[in-house]
Amino acid sequence: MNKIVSLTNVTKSFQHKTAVNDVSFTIGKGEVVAILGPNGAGKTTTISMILGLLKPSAGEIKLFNHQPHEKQVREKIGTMLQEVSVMPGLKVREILELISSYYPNPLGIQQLIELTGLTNQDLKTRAEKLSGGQKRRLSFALALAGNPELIIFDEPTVGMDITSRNRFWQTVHQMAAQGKTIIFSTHYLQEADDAAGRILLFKDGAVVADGTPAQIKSRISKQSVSFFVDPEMSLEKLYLHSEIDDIYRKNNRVYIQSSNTDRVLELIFQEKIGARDIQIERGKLEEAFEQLTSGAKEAI
Ligand SMILES: Nc1ncnc2c1ncn2[C@@H]1O[C@H](COP(=O)(O)OP(=O)(O)OP(=O)(O)O)[C@@H](O)[C@H]1O
Repeated sequence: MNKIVSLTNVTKSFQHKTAVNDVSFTIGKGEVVAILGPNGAGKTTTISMILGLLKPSAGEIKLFNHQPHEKQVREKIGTMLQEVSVMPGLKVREILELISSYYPNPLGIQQLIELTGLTNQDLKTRAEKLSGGQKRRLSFALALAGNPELIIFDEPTVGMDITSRNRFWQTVHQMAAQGKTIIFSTHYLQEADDAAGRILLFKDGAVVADGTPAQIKSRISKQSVSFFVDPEMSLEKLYLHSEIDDIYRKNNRVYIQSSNTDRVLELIFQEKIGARDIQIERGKLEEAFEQLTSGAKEAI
């Protein structure tokens, strides 16, 4: 794998708080990765360390096999952070030209307009007169100005309306198709599922799951096989199988919880318990995610 980002045993402690605790992962070229987690999970702290804005208390971060703050690395990175700060007094075109001039291989202004939804009219506007949405588009254009290989967004869609959001993700996918590596943080499972090829699920400063959206979803939502069975039938032999997490009866049906429902079906037939009207159900994903991220520890 062509490694673009690697974190090895990275910890960040503030005076009384360990915000990120012994985190390790590697991101390869062309990946679109969501850092997903609730408030305070350590997403912004991790992103700030990747960008070289915060120094880890322990562990090592490498970007393109170099330290994050080195100039040759900075030239390859574009970023849009939560706080949008623009330079007052300058017009949008002047800001874009200024920032583009710092990079060896910048995109043209016209390309930035097409990618971000800024308009020719916006280019003539002074930064302090921009609306919130226009500021966000400018900030997006600044992230892309240097034609970066690695693009990092911290909660990029907060405050965006649906049209801007759709346009934003469309551009991100266009960038990914060109082989750019993209990392973004989000609170929303749905957003991570829609936009990312890989999710790093953060909780309490640690990565609690790392996989494709499908893998993460199947891990956090419980699946069950349910069926009718003769009330006299003993289900004890099913308990002997480690793939089965729980068995309970509700409204005359038996429910078997497991992350491997295919195996449960095999066992039901193998043990000849006479199951009728078999159904497979998947728990509500958003509920499972809420439960996971609101402090209940049992889901993962
Ligand atoms: N400069 C700081 N000093 C002290 N504690 C901090 C500092 N920055 C972050 N923290 C704490 O570290 C933890 C992780 O914060 P962080 O901002 O990384 O989380 P987050 O996942 O980005 O949350 P959010 O979604 O709310 O932005 C939080 O408990 C936060 O209060």
